[in-house]
Amino acid sequence: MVLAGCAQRGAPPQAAPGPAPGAVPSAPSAPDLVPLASVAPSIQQDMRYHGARNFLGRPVAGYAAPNCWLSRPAAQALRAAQDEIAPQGLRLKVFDCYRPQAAVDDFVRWARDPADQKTKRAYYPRVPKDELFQRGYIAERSGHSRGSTVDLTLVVADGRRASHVLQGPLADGDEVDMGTPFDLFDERSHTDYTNLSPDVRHNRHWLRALMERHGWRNLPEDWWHYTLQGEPYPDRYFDLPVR
Ligand SMILES: C[C@@H](N)C(=O)N[C@H](C)C(=O)O
Ligand SMILES: [Zn+2]
Repeated sequence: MVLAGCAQRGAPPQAAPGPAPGAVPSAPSAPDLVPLASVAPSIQQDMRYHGARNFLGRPVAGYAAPNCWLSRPAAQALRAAQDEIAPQGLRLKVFDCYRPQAAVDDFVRWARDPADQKTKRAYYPRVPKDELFQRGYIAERSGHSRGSTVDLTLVVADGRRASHVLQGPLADGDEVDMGTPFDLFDERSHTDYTNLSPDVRHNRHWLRALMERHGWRNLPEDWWHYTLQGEPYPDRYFDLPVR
């Protein structure tokens, strides 16, 4: 597993050998996660939990580097989506990928501290902090920790070409208008929320259709959150740091 030990960005994954027939059961093997940059270098990475531009307002535990790691099939499925949209003047941008359990535990500790409300206005203006988990905006057992879930949006590479498939302002280099920022924990971020402009609804549904064509399933509470169907580690929650 590439995240363990002396993993380097772009290093090939180290698949652990399977047990010999009749062998005594041993600890579960490490996951085969790969750096997205080695599979799909044109996908932008803005790894929010490595820095302070996130709902905790500080770096999150477990993110030692600002890198996206995913299971190999997830990285390849994302690459396929990127390859489809490149001729349309669009790029994917990921905000989070594999998330160690230590980071999830950091989210839980943060949510249990009512004194810390410094990011409320920007990230959860209408939801009490202690309800973010029960309302489905954050998970105590997150698909991200299984290595095949991503948070992402679309970025305009060429507004003229992008205008054939998307709607609203499409300035080169900008994120496509999805109606809310990433990680706004609010009803307005529900993918199918109806009280949004037709442009935003079109863009969200276009992103979802794109992702579904490449095997991803959206979380209805978060327009940006997608999990690969048929993910390779459906029952495992990993806790190796992001390097
Ligand atoms: C925290 C947010 N970006 C997210 O990923 N939420 C889902 C529900 C999760 O934590 O798995
Ligand atoms: Zn997510």
